[in-house]
Amino acid sequence: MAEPLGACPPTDPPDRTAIFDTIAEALIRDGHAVITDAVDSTLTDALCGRIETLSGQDFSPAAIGRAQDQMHNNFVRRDEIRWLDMGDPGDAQWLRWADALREHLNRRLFLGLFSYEAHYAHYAPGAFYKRHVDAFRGQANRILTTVLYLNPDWLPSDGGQMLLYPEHGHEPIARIEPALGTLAVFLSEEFPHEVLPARQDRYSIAGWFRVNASTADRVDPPR
Ligand SMILES: O=C(O)CCC(=O)C(=O)O
Ligand SMILES: [Fe+2]
Repeated sequence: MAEPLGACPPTDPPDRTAIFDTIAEALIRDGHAVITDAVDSTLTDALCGRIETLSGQDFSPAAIGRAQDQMHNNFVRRDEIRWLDMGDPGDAQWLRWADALREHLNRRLFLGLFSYEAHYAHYAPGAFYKRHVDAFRGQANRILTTVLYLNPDWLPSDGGQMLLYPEHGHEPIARIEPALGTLAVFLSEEFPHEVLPARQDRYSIAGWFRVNASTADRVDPPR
């Protein structure tokens, strides 16, 4: 069941272009970026408000795998999700922000990012997501992962950190607190990651930029 979030405290409005540049530079340098206060409080307020209007029934248990290969595996992940939809004004604000980032990264890095799909995720106390990668090499689908965290007043003792690993290593290269307004962006194929068990209700929006993998006889499904 999704618990209400409470009010989100205001954060300073950052300059969006400067944030996009910081993300682009970190991606070139490291393949990943972690930005605290990546979005202004108007946007986090809208997204937190949207989550408050969603009830437990609006979320579904998350699956692993894609399309017809999807399955539920309680040992791998225990979050519940809801896909964002352009038809909702709150969801649309985040989808537009992500689209502006997509255009910026395409201009600066020539990534050819074509589309973006995103879901809210709720990790109830005790929920986790074991080490995984979001895309497999050669399948040309998910290129860049984004995770925006929506938890006011999150404490390290609340758990729920995201650990980012090097492709073949077991020592984390980043440990990310899921605090309100923090955004993680990383190359989907290259960085295994996991979500440690949360001790409070933990909310986020996970999203993926994709290239267009459609061919004449196969339309690339959006998720
Ligand atoms: O919420 C996070 O920190 C990461 C979520 C994740 O890895 C995923 O949904 O694939
Ligand atoms: Fe992931």
